[in-house]
Amino acid sequence: MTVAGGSALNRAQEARRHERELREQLWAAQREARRWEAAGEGEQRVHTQLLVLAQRGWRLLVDRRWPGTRAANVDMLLVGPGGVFVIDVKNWRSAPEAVHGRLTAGGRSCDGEVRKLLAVTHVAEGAVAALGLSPVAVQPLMVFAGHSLAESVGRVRLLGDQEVAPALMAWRVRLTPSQVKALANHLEEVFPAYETSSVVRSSTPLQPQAPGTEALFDVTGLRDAAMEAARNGPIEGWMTFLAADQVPLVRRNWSGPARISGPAGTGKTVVALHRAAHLAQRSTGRILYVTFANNLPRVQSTFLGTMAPAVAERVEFRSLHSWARGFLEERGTAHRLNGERAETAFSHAWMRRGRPSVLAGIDRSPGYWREEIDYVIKGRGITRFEDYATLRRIRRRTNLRRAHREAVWELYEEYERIRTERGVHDFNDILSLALAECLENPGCSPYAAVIADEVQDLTLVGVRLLHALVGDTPNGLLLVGDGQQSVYPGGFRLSDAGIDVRGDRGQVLRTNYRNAKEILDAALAVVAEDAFDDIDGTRTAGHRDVDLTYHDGKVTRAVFRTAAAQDEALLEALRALGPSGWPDSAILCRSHRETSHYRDLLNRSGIPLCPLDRYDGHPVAAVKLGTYRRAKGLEFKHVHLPDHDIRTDGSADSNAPDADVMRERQELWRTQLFVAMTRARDTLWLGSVAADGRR
Ligand SMILES: Nc1ncnc2c1ncn2[C@@H]1O[C@H](COP(=O)(O)OP(=O)(O)OP(=O)(O)O)[C@@H](O)[C@H]1O
Repeated sequence: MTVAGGSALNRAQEARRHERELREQLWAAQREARRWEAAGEGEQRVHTQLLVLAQRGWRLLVDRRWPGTRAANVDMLLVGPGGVFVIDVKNWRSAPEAVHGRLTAGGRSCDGEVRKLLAVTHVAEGAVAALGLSPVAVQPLMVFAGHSLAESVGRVRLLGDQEVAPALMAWRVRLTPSQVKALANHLEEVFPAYETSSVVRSSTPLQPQAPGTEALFDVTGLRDAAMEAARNGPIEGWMTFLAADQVPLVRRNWSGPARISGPAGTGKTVVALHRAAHLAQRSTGRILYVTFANNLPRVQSTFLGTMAPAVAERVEFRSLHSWARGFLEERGTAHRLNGERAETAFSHAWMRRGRPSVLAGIDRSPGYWREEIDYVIKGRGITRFEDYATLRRIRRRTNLRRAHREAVWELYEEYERIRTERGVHDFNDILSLALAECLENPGCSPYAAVIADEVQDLTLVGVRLLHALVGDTPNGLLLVGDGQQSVYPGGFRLSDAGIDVRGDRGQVLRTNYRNAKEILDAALAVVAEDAFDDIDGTRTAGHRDVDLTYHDGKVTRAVFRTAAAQDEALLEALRALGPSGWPDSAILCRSHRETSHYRDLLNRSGIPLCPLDRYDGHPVAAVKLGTYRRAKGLEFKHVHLPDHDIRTDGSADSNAPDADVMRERQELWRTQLFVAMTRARDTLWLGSVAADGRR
């Protein structure tokens, strides 16, 4: 049955539904319009603040299109002395807050907003990387119109509209005016103008504001900030710009552990530091940066703090042993490290088992055998004679037959027995305990990534420990180093640690950015005949081809009749440099005894000195003084190596060891000299004293 008027009713219902839909669309459109109007107003206000900077050499690009997307935009890109800033302007009614490293407003999580800004920052980093700018110089900023705050969420800086300009003015100076211009021009092309911008698009100043308007900039704050910026002064170029071979390594995605090698001075540490900052920027986890030496972490931490302050606190710089001790203590694993008592335990073991054995026929002094236990047996985590009996002893020149190996093993077991009886651990034990702890509780590492610098100085157990912390996760483990600079005996291969860095994950740097040609030639001549086994298993000739970046340099060689004459000439050379040259100068010695001598000499002469043990990377108005080993990883404009040819290899010893031990010591001796010589950028002073005039 058909009801009269039924079709009219249907039509009316249809019309009502349509009306409801239209009304909803209208409300949505009105909401959207209000949101855009409000956003526009906020942007205008922040823009006005930032225009003050435009008159001081900053370039402001407003409302740009994000390449590769159709609708997304970048509110502002700002390029200035402080670097490149990717700015997202927010006009929120609720006050933004940074709570436990997350952005919230009115109790609502705003993680999505942070993620979007980080994504566009990543695009900007890629764009400026083409010009050699390190990612550390690209900073995401979220600016809140109508709110006052100065906080951080991870790498994103959160600032109120009144805080933003003073903060930018106070930012550490990184770029020169011409660099600012070049980068801004480039970004203008990469991020094209966005068609429907609601704010002023050019960097032409707006009409002056009447006094008292909310957009008026706090001039006193600006002046103070400008003075602060001037006090900070420019920092070294390499902290911001990277060479063409360095940028891709800093930003690369590796699917597992990776290794960067290359001869001395090729920028391995520079890349590693920038990569640490880059990884910290991209994750919320901690980054562990490890070396063998105790003094280097302090210096490197200062460098990172200068170049990437926003993430510096998430990069932990530690020497491997101090980190391992802290780790064991944190885990409640007891250890009783006592180097001196362990040394005494070894002396007793040597007297009982070593000296009366066949080992004395090769080398009568216990040092060589202590190294055998430290580096070859315990350093490689060997606990069974069968493994030691057939082991290829990398960088050990003596050919130990079975009887010798049995004697070494007896010595090792005696040492372990006495050490355990006395209840003490040595340095190797600390690493083994930490490794065992790590393997027992896998997956509890607090680190997003681990970087080991000067990895050739670590033992196999040390490298296994670092690997255990992050496993084979993408971008997890980075090993940086150069086998030619191994200043400790023994060695290992990465494959022994189960670490595979084949193909793309093994990268080599080849351009030396540090040494003048004369200096590098002189240093390479020392090790020219010493082919070496690198940790990736490749055998490499001592004289390597290295590309040089040109700069002037000088090598001075001087032979003196007496030690006193050498001392006088050294002081003369330092006086010639004058106080302005001292902060960039170093005296390096082979032994602590020699170091003490030069400390007294400088103290008597009134020339200020800073022991390398106390150097922390901040400029200091003094000549640096330390051993060759302490100078690892560092550099100085002027390096002085008195007595550089004094033999400490036992050749002058009446109990001279056999020829193979001698050969090994001499190689190590040359490597150490090579490392010391390659610390010099511009001048290298090589002193020596005729044999009959020595102290
Ligand atoms: N991008 C760069 N721009 C300018 N200088 C650079 C750059 N990269 C490296 N350098 C210079 O070269 C020096 C050597 O770099 P770095 O210390 O990283 O080399 P390395 O390979 O780790 O050296 P080594 O193995 O001898 O310790 C730096 O201290 C710096 O002076």
